[in-house]
Amino acid sequence: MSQLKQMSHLDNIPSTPGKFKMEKSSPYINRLRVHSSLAKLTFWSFIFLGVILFFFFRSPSSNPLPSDPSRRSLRTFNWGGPAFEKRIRSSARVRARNGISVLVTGAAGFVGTHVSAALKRRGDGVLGLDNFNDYYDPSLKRARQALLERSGIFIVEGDINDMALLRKLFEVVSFTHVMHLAAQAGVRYAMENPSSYVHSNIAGLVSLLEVCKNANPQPAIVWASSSSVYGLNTKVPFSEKDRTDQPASLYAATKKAGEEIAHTYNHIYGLSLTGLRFFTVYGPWGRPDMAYFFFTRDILKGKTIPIFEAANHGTVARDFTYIDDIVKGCLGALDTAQKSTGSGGKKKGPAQLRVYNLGNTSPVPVSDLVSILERHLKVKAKRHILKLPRNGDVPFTHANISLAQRELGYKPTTDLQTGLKKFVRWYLSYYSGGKKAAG
Ligand SMILES: O=C(O)[C@H]1O[C@H](OP(=O)(O)OP(=O)(O)OC[C@H]2O[C@@H](n3ccc(=O)[nH]c3=O)[C@H](O)[C@@H]2O)[C@H](O)[C@@H](O)[C@@H]1O
Repeated sequence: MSQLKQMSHLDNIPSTPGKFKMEKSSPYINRLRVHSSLAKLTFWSFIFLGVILFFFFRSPSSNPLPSDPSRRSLRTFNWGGPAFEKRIRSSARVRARNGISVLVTGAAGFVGTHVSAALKRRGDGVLGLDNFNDYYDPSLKRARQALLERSGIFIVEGDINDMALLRKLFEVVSFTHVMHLAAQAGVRYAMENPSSYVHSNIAGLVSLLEVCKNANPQPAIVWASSSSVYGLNTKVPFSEKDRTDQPASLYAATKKAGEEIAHTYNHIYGLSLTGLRFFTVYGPWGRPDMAYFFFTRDILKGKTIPIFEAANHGTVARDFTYIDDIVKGCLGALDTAQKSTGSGGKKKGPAQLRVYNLGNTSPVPVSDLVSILERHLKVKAKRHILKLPRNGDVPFTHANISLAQRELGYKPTTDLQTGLKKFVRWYLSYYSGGKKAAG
């Protein structure tokens, strides 16, 4: 009823003041009334407009993130303005001759931090992007961010689903490459929070590729797939030619979907795309959700650690790969990536589409990993042997890396013994209060 009244009131407002019809009462009084209601309307319109503009400029991010239950921390990010753009430009500035300018997504993550630092050391331009979610202790991500900041790398705080932000970054810097490492990682967590995998690994990947395909020039993209795409494949070692249509976890399925999505964007838009299948990456500044990391923590605390075994007391093994080797593989992929062929959303010719295994080629049983940790920590582990749960885990992984060796010059040099020694040294230094110094 009141709405109807309001609407009828609005109907009486003249579109052109001079054409307003006056009835009954004196023309002078009527004119006064008209003028005073016009003044009121103008006044309130200005107030309304002012409020809208205030909120618009206060929060330049038009972050369109849906109210998605998969998001662990519902946050909006503030970005924009001249100071923000200046920081972006300075971080992405190329200092070496023939250097590249790279947008690294997931830069506060484990692999992202190491790759960003390595690029910067070579004189490449690096801009980071990370949403600092709380899948694991965000203070570790903040410590990695502080580390990168010291070498002049700025990490923009935002989500890969925020296309307006991505477009802004490409508007300010013509990135030659994108190193896409932002993802929802972890094999077992996918049963707890499936939608977070769809949100980051599928929707996020598509938003990023949408912005990249419209960019002019289009960047070349190198991104993190996973050894888990081999799923229930039993042929060893795993070669890129083997089947990858039997994922054992939703995590693996989203990474496999990513590889198919990459094919589509390469095919339709001429984007140069390289997927890297990482094999259980470990090392300093690593991920606390991974077994080697929380085994270390729990061995030191005297807590029992669950060690999985396969059916009939079979061994569970992983092709553990040291972070420095992975970084070399990532740089090799960036350096051999050809340019995308399209521009502004239009394909101009066929573009490069690649997938590589980045592993260590020597699987180690998980029980041996624990023995190595015991030696380095000088503490005996309390082992509890359990049957491999049916929650997405696979019994073993083993990479055939000959393709990466041939085409990327990839050659891992760190064995598990040496790599874990470096990890333990970092771990003890970082968690014994030397957080800032741990390098
Ligand atoms: O290679 C990969 O693509 C994947 O490697 C790891 O996945 P995963 O190999 O399962 O690594 P961890 O969770 O650290 O497990 C390592 C080994 O320890 C075993 N494990 C794990 C947890 C546990 O409580 N006990 C245990 O024995 C697992 O079965 C596995 O064999 C990462 O977590 C994934 O994000 C990554 O994509």
